[in-house]
Amino acid sequence: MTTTTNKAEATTEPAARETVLDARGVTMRFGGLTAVRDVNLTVNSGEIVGLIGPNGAGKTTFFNCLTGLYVPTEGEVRYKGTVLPPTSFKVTDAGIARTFQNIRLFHNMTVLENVLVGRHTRMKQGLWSALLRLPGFKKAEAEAAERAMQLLEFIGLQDKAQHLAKNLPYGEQRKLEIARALASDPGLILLDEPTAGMNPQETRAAEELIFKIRDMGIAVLVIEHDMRFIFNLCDRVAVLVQGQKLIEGDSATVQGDERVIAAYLGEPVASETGPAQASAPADEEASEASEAAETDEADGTDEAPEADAAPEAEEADETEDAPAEETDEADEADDAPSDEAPAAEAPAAEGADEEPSEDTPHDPASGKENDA
Ligand SMILES: Nc1ncnc2c1ncn2[C@@H]1O[C@H](COP(=O)(O)OP(=O)(O)OP(=O)(O)O)[C@@H](O)[C@H]1O
Repeated sequence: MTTTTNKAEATTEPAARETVLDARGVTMRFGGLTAVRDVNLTVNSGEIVGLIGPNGAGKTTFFNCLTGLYVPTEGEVRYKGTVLPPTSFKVTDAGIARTFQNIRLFHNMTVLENVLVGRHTRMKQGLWSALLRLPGFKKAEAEAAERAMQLLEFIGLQDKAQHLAKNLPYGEQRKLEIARALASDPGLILLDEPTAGMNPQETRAAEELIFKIRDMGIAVLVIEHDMRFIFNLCDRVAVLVQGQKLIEGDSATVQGDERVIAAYLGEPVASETGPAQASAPADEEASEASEAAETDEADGTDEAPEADAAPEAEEADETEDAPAEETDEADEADDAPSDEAPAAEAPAAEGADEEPSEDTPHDPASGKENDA
């Protein structure tokens, strides 16, 4: 194994920890379907917390509730003690950034520009300052560029700052998404399947990167189907099954839980020193889920139910499905997932020249939307 940092080497000691994220009783219903049911979850500073579960368990929906893309039907989400506003750009402003299950970059913008988009929320210059290019704006712009370059160095893409995002290999696009999320100076970052589609080496590098992010003082909540990755990375793991939290605990506790094995794992997961990874479910349902995951990664149809569920909400969706860490209006307008749910994509794709290829958090059928 190449990991040089691990859970035990966390630089933030428990004594100094504060509750960064506190989700209480979060429930999300789409019409008659309850995708998330009464989920409680906390993330403390200095922690990496994993969220796992079969396909359709409600993980992404829960993320969307945390980041203001969905307004939970019930429950409350607090960031550092304050109830989060129900809009994604305000959530980003508050200190939560995220990446998406399917990469959502501005393909025809450079790598540097993509990171600068993420920096937007921290630039407080007014319209006139920008239009007239006043000294304050120029200074802020220079600082943003400097910070963006620092982040590109952090993820190892500094030499590709001027490359178009679409020309990056897949693994680097995922890293770029993380850099863009970090550009908003979050206190908590939510990573939705950060290693999806990565080869083992890239996955190992992603693990290293996440440890480094944690060591920078940023709490991490991560969804992933790669169980070896999760159990090696996370201080705590919560398991969602059919929208409900089945169990939460350290890796050993979760791996050994009979219910988790039955519902999801199939067999105990070998640690990274062990021989196997157990994302292969044993029971039929879990097996189907696993196959679906692979298919979804390949064809990007995993969010189709969302799209189907709320066709009337697509227009609003175009304006709201900007990645939480991006928050700029341009992103919201241009956000046109290319590899996602077809019904949702079609309207967004119209005239979308900068086209983040991402899953689109669609409007719930409930109509309780935000961020429009
Ligand atoms: N906008 C929506 N409208 C209706 N149903 C939805 C919507 N979004 C999600 N769902 C449904 O909610 C359930 C949970 O979906 P979700 O995408 O959150 O699961 P997940 O655990 O993230 O799955 P995966 O691992 O495949 O990404 C699924 O049954 C899905 O079809």
